[in-house]
Amino acid sequence: MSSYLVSYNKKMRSPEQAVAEIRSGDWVDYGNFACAPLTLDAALAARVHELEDVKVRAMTFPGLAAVAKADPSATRIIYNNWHFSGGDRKLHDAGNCFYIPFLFHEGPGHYDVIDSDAFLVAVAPMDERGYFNFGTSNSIQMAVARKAKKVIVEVNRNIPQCYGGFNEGIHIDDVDLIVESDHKPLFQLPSSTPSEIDTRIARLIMEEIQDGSCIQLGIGGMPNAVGKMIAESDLKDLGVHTEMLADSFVDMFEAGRITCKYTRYCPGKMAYTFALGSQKLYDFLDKNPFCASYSVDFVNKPSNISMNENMVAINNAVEVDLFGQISSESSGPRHISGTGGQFDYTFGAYHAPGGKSFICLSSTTKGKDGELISRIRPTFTPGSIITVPRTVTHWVVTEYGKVNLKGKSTWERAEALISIAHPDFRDELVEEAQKMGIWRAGDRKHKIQSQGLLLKTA
Ligand SMILES: CC(=O)SCCNC(=O)CCNC(=O)[C@H](O)C(C)(C)COP(=O)(O)OP(=O)(O)OC[C@H]1O[C@@H](n2cnc3c(N)ncnc32)[C@H](O)[C@@H]1OP(=O)(O)O
Ligand SMILES: CCCC(=O)O
Repeated sequence: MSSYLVSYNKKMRSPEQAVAEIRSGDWVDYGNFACAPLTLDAALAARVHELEDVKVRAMTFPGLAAVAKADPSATRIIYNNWHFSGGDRKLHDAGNCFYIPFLFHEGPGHYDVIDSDAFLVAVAPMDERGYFNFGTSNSIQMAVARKAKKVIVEVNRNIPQCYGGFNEGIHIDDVDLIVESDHKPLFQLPSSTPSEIDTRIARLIMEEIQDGSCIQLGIGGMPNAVGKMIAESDLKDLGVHTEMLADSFVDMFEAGRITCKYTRYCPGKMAYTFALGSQKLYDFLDKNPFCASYSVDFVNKPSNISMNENMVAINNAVEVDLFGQISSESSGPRHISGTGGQFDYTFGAYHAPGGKSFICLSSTTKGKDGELISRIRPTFTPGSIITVPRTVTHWVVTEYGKVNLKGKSTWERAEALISIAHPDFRDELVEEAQKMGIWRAGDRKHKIQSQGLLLKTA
């Protein structure tokens, strides 16, 4: 028996024995995204009545965290989160999930200054050299593991072995306790069919992508639509430098669009920090030397992103105001998701030679009573969080067109953004812009036409 197996057997515990190490007052970190520690979470939740003031930090938990469900009033276990999943959003709506603001690329560095008593994480089975692979979630995990006083892994043989890059796994010498999970299949994102609006937006972005461009796609239906369209195009030699690897990257690869031949920074590899999608994606990643996962301080660092020529970043937003500020993570004070890597890629891509960053959104959404609401707003609802400041915004795209805000004055921005608003809201937006002093002064009455730019003297 190898010395690693001897050590494995010594460190092996039941889930209940492992979480008995958690004490009242502890800060407990959870593995990120699909590698959240579901077995240990359930075991910790079962201890809710004997613990006090335990603080958990998770990131995009797949489903509803058992510790939060077990303590709906958040009095004994306080559940915090770096980036909300749909389940985290529900918990936040119910009052027992708290968001932690951060720029994703700064996440690992935050552990230089914050405490962690325990790190609970789902990992792939140990390999013959004693390494547990972090699978689909490289992210901030190595920084947490280095800081935590105890590292407890739960082994799940459905987690793919994802090659690095670096910081893609942890050695048994750095692990305190090991638990065998019940080996559930990894969480899968429901597949979405692009809407007609997604497709119109995707077409506008396709005009800006060229052979050899390096692609980042954000989370949500719209970036996925662009990925699908790229797969069906005749673009060649695309590169990949992205925070999240999603199913559409597999489609693009299988269609022969991706070679990473011209990627400057991680040549010949699809570089990413976490993956979330369907089993097709997880199978694609397993022991695939064409893919390299890196910790997020590397992949999302804006100066690294900007090393790639013709970098194209495509991300989704909730609302944009007439100043060009982007709100992508809340609606008023209702927290929806997080800043994640949106700022990192919007800033980094613009600074790449030939780089472009696109913030996409449908021009309208529907309110509770089914009424149409413009997503291009004069100002945000009080409490809405700004994810990208106006100084950093580059291109904004709706189904009515795309506008580049760089170098534009306040009135030019208002004109440009109103030109891509839904036609039913344009007059109202002009009136608001006038009141706000970001419309051209004078006695002429400006009218926005429904197609193209823009101003017509009445
Ligand atoms: C991994 C990477 O993405 S890389 C870097 C990018 N990171 C980011 O862009 C982070 C910020 N962006 C995001 O989180 C997402 O892109 C979003 C939230 C903007 C859009 O994501 P989608 O999955 O397409 O959003 P979806 O339409 O499902 O809406 C999510 C929630 O927001 C709510 N929402 C969306 N738009 C609005 C709006 N204009 N007003 C009010 N609520 C809204 C929806 O109602 C939904 O809430 P629910 O689940 O309670 O019904
Ligand atoms: C925390 C990362 C998720 C995102 O950027 O959207």
